Amino acid sequence: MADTYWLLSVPDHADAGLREVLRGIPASLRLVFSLVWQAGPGQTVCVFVLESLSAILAACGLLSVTAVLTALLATGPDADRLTRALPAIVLMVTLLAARQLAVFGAARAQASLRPTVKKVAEARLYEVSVHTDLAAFDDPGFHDAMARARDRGILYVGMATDRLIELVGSALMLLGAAGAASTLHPALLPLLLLSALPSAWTTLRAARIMHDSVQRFSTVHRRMWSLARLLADRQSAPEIRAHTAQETLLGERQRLADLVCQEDIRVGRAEGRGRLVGQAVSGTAVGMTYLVLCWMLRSGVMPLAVTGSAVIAIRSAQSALGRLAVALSKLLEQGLYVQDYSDFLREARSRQRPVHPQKVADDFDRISLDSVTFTYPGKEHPAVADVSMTIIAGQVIALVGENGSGKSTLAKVIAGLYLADRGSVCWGDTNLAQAEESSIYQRLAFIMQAPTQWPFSAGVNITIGRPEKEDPDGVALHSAALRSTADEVVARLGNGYETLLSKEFHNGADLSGGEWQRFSVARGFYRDARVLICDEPSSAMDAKAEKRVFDTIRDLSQGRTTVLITHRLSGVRRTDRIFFMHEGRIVERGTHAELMRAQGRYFELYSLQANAFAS
Ligand SMILES: Nc1ncnc2c1ncn2[C@@H]1O[C@H](COP(=O)(O)OP(=O)(O)OP(=O)(O)O)[C@@H](O)[C@H]1O
Repeated sequence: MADTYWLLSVPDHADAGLREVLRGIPASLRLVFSLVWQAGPGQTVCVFVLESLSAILAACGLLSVTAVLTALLATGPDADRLTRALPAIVLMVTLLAARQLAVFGAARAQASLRPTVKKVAEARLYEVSVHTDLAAFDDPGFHDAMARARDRGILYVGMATDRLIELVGSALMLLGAAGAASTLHPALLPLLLLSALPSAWTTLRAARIMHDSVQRFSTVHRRMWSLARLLADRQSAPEIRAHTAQETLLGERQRLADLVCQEDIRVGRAEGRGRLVGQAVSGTAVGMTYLVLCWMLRSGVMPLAVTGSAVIAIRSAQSALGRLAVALSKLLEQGLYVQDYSDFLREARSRQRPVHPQKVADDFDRISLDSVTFTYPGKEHPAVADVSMTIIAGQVIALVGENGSGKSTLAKVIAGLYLADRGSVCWGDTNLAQAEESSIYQRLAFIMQAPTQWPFSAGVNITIGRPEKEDPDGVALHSAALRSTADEVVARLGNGYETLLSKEFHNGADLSGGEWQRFSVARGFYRDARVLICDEPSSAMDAKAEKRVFDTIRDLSQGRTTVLITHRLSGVRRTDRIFFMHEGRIVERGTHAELMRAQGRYFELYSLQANAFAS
């Protein structure tokens, strides 16, 4: 396999430097905070109040140590010193106990916040995705962005929540310790910084190394995940075996795993070297700090009790700064994925259609297309070019033509799923480009060429398009099943309409291609909409089922507009009008008799099929 052909899809931020990522951190923090707030305003306030309280109590605890030491180090008999120190000891213990309670409370609130944040982030992602314009789903860049946001972004949003709380908690602790230290003696503040900064620098340097590695390897990781998905996926399992593709896939995954492993070793070693240097510098700085403290003690600048408290304050500040640096470094790494998530939300929202107030009327009398052209994103040639046509309500029209001639695309344009780049599609007087989206889809039933196999029960597979429909005795459900011949499939299922149609779950049933198609047709019939589009509804069906479906389409045509796409030309003979497509254009139109008389492309294709049967 070629080494780098897939590296063409390096994510945008792969070229971003550390500074740019640092600049993006406030945006990530804002996003995480907004998710945290949405997940639970009460819990968020609780966490931050308790974290602040814990920092204040810790600072007070540090200051109370001086009082204890002063009493203990005073002159006089031991028993007297102990008695005098007792109130300060009680105060110190009370403060420490109260702090532990605050820490416990904050941890409890945080524990329930994190899963809720993940839930909210997931809901936001899927809400935005399902309302994105369909055309976005034809753009590989959009898929890439969605995969990054879904597979890693959500996970890291959850983790970044913890980091955000840690960051705030350790910053407050640091402030508290620094405040306590400077209250003890103003000279302690620079000493504290001197002793703590080297370890903070070491941690940030390690984060930078890790961040660079994550950036450079993000495409390799995505490639590995996509291969891992293929290796474990039910859909690809038969083909992997039948085409003996195991070695190719395993080999490619292994090659990437080796690259990742080598990189991880390199990063680990670089971090180790950095840590060694940092600890050496840090140790020297701490030594110098204690030397300065000794000098201050000896020269009488600082009493012994204050020096003791200062040592504890410096230790606390060091540990808070260390945790702050770790939280920040993790945020650097996790922020990258949070940005992926946030970028995707922004992009998906920008690809949603604008909201229009005008609704499609229920009683429109025709669908008219005027010079409609549609080109898929990234494609040079239009899939539908300069198409004009009118479909009168109550008619059944057929779109026919060779593979790739643009039938399915035109059907989706007629349905308003794709908006025309040029020209207009009107249902009655309403131009779909200016219509409220849901008012279009409420009046549409679309039997897809490759229908979705919903992992629900057989009944839900039929009613999913109109769950709100009142059908207490199941009359509509049974009628749709009967007309599509799905009833024959249901009769063979163990639990009838209650049978789960998914082999990936316990007690689930799997269906053949033709059986799935019967459910898809039943779904379209059950939806009972003003516009019915059937895109090759019977391509996998046996002849008997196909005949029943075509008859039903004809029977149901009263009061609705029906578009039928099929390669079985015997099924289009009885339609009201046939449109023959070639390279995105309508090149012939008329009734079956008219087109046969014209002896054009339709005649040629029809005769080919008819002769094949005759012979
Ligand atoms: N999602 C897509 N993104 C990019 N190009 C597409 C997409 N779907 C279809 N095309 C291209 O648009 C053209 C028309 O495809 P369309 O599916 O509309 O043809 P069709 O007439 O329905 O074909 P068939 O009879 O095989 O179903 C083809 O060249 C196809 O490759």
